[in-house]
Amino acid sequence: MVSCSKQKLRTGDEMPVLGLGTWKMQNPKQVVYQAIEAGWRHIDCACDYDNEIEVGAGMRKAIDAGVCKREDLWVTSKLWNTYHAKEHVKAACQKTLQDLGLDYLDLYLVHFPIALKYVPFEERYPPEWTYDPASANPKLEFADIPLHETWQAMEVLVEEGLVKNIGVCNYSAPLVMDLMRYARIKPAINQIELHPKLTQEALLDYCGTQGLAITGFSPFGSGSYVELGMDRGHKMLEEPVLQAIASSHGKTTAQVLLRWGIQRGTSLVPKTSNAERLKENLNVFDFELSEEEVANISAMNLNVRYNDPGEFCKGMGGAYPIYA
Ligand SMILES: NC(=O)C1=CN([C@@H]2O[C@H](COP(=O)(O)OP(=O)(O)OC[C@H]3O[C@@H](n4cnc5c(N)ncnc54)[C@H](OP(=O)(O)O)[C@@H]3O)[C@@H](O)[C@H]2O)C=CC1
Ligand SMILES: O=C1CO[C@H](CO)[C@@H](O)[C@@H]1O
Repeated sequence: MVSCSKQKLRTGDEMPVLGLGTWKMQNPKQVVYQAIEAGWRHIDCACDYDNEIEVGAGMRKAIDAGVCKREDLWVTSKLWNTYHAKEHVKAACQKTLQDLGLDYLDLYLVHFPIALKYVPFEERYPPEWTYDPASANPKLEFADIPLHETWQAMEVLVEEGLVKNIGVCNYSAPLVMDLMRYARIKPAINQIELHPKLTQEALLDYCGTQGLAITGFSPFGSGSYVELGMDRGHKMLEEPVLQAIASSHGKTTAQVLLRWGIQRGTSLVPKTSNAERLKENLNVFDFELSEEEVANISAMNLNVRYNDPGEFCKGMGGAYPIYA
């Protein structure tokens, strides 16, 4: 039985393997408070989710109520694409800290390996993808900022004590290879899309050889994206292979998906705004999938990706699909 619920990072820090996703969360203050009461200790945030003030208020409420202490929580946030320049990275991190009501982050991630033109906070926050969203024909505007410049500024955040760990999201193997060459402080995490339709074994193996732990986002493979009209024609939580395995263990398909990810050695950041599902998604440490079950789930792979910025920006000057 795999009972370990922490993922060891290269810094020696241990991150709870299940983190609560907050993208598109309804009633974040209440849900985050309920989550912490239910036992969640890792919250996955981002400036881009436009809710860090409410998420922070939920954490504060739990701390003030004595449910947990700040040091019991693992809080991750992400640097948005418009703040990649060395002179903007620290201010972006400080803004996130202020919004969350914290004086340090456990983990700060570069959200995408894509630099976009700077938008000042007072003009628009968060700036999201397009430079001119109010115009008739909104466009992506890229910025000439190399990733190593951004990483050097991320390293300074560790040295100044604003963040304990730094990492990346949505990095392919060649980008990780490059990063490992120039990083003085090596990345602790690569947070990538992972579910049975996108198993990314080669990337997992490669990051493993470099001491990079992996967090899987969108572990249920749909939900938020389907709400955005990005239907890939399958309903992950209703897949017959998963349903059969779930019923043989007396578990739900969501719990099987989380268990599959944990047994592959990754942490995961499932999102729910629902009080019952907060408990359901945490209740995955009392059963184990067999090697055959893990393999059968992995065999569902179709290399189907939801989080392709090119698709989000289709018709907005974005190349589609960026990751193909
Ligand atoms: N680094 C990056 O670029 C990215 C990071 N992320 C992170 O990953 C998190 C999770 O990914 P996300 O794309 O939101 O999607 P998920 O795969 O976590 O799916 C969320 C959907 O599943 C539903 N759901 C949750 N639990 C259950 C359950 N037990 N049974 C049935 N349905 C359930 C939710 O609905 P309901 O709320 O009603 O329960 C929602 O519709 C994000 O919130 C974000 O923190 C996501 C995308 C990109
Ligand atoms: O993490 C996230 C989920 O995906 C979205 C689209 O790429 C991002 O904008 C968001 O920040």
